Amino acid sequence: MDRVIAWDKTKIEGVVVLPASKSISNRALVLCALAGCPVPENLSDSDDTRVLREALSSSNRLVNVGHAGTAMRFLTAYFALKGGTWELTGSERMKQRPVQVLVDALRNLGAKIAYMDEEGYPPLWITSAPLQGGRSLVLDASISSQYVSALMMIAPLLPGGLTLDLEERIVSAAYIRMTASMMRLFGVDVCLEGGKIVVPEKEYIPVNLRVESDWTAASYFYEVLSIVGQGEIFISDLKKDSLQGDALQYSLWERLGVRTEWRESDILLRASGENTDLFEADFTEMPDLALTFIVACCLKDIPFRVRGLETLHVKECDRVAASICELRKLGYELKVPVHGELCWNRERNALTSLEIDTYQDHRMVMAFAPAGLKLPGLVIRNAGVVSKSFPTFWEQLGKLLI
Ligand SMILES: O=C(O)C1=C[C@@H](OP(=O)(O)O)[C@@H](O)[C@H](O)C1
Ligand SMILES: C=C(OP(=O)(O)O)C(=O)O
Repeated sequence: MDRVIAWDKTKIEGVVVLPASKSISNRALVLCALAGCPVPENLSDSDDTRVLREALSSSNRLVNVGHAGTAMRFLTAYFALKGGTWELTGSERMKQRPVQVLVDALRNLGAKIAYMDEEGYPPLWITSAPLQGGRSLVLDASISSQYVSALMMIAPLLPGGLTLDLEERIVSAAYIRMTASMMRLFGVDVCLEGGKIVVPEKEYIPVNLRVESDWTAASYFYEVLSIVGQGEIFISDLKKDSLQGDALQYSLWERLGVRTEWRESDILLRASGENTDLFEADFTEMPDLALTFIVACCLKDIPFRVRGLETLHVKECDRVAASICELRKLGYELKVPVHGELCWNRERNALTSLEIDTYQDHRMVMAFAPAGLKLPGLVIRNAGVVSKSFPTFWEQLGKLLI
């Protein structure tokens, strides 16, 4: 399904309801399964959460997680701990997303995991073997924090717990902190100090949890207001005091013309008209927001230099290559000054196409959709893939455009 965006006004006003956080939902599902408690309230209705929920109660040994990275990584550790025989697979793209660091760590603990196709990548064949704890593992933390979170969540159930020493550049650390905070809610006192994580042996305690709204999903409405430059958007049920690292995005948007007013449990975004001359930011802690800011800067004609994009190559698509290619269609020439960075110095060429390919990537769809407010007639290809994290994205965006 393609979507054509048509809008010819100058000011945006409206109310948005966000989905529940998929990152919190997926941690909560694993922790509830390990604690033996019912699924939490306000669970995300995203594909990624649905596949994980089904897999956790599956009696079928073939489990296909589709495009869900967290489900793939969390289940690898969960099935290794649980025992039994499992074939864990995913979409074609999932088979190109690395898991070696996690598989090596679990094998070190005694797990029996075999690659069914290419070494280092799903699909995986997991068979029963007792896991040993009381160890200290050194882990390369430069590819994905999901390996670390996956190991942390099973760690209290290993005899003697587990210590992890994170090596190399630590990426997406905010998600590691989210895992630690949620484990603490479930009664396990995780110690995080620099690159060292100590998880004691401990039974999880059952908890009644309500999942927060998704701060990453909020970014697309900040982007809408930033690009339009006039109006206000009310977002219900979103708090500053959040488990999600992406909550900190509000301060970056202040440089792109959007101010956040905090209400008790909602927020109001107001266009401020105050824009920076050059946008610079490091997305190592908030990788999922990079595309949103890159598209916003181009459409606002604000030059930028952004860092911390190394892991974007192994997301649902290669988001660096994809954004360069699709923004070039719209006439924006982006450059890669060094690996992990992208910049735009306002170099423009003629627009060659209004059709945006989205590479089966929900964030490509949602980050490019707001561009249609400046470029009427913009076509977003394969727009339905938003269901990975935000099934009602088009409905919520549509409410702002009438
Ligand atoms: O743990 C999580 O919930 C996530 C961690 C991040 O992945 P990486 O750690 O692979 O960067 C993020 O991009 C992903 O959307 C969700
Ligand atoms: C990278 C993402 O998800 P995952 O790694 O869980 O597939 C994302 O939602 O942008």
